[in-house]
Amino acid sequence: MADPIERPDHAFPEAQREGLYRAIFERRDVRAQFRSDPIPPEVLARLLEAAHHAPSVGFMQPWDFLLIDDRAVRSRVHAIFERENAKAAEAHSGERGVLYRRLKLEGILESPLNLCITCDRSRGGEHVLGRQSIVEMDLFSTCLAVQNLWLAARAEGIGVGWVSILDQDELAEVLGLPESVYPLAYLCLGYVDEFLDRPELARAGWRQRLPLAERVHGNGWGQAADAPALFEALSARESER
Ligand SMILES: Cc1cc2c(cc1C)N(C[C@H](O)[C@H](O)[C@H](O)COP(=O)(O)O)c1[nH]c(=O)[nH]c(=O)c1N2
Repeated sequence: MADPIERPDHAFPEAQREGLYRAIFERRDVRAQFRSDPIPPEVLARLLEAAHHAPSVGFMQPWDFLLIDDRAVRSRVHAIFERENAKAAEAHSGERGVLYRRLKLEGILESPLNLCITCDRSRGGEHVLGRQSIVEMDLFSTCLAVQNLWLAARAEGIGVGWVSILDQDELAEVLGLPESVYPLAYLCLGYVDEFLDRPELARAGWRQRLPLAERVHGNGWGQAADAPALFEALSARESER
């Protein structure tokens, strides 16, 4: 095997790399502590542009961005959340049920802006390059747009919360979506008082981050990977966090 490259030609300078990883590790799902300050148009433009530069199957770019600041529309979406969340809560009994009901799982009315990122399943026609065998590739592409926006927002000091406790048909109706358009991500955006150092669900004792080394396999599911140096590096990184 060739020696590892010390400084790859096209790597970003260290400070820029650090910035990117910082956005990745310090991004949080935000549901509370939104400030009411509006997001300036030029900042929102940067976030949308970041989303629009996501990779997409066959360069399909199946997304659209619905900016929802109208109180009446948001109240209707919030009512959908309340109904769906009451149903979801019933799935958990005992202590788990008590904990579930304590969790804050949306910021629809408190955040200054709601944004629905949709996926037009018909964009690009019937034969989108790379989507012939796996038709869900348009949905996966749109998720990448969401993640781009989420990371860019963190770098801008803007919190984003994804609300999925919603009936998608009712949501599509409230937003007047055409038949082929799927409401993929309903997001709450705004400046925040703080970004938590750990996921809210971890802090609340709902679920913890899984040890990464246990999730790395060899040449087949459940097979040990013959990569001692990788595992050493993983455990060194894990103990740093
Ligand atoms: C597709 C999808 C859907 C949802 C979420 C995320 C994603 C990716 N998350 C946020 C989720 O709970 C959170 O990402 C994890 O708990 C990890 O926390 P951080 O995002 O690292 O803060 C989320 N959170 C919430 O409070 N209500 C929700 O309905 C949802 N729905």
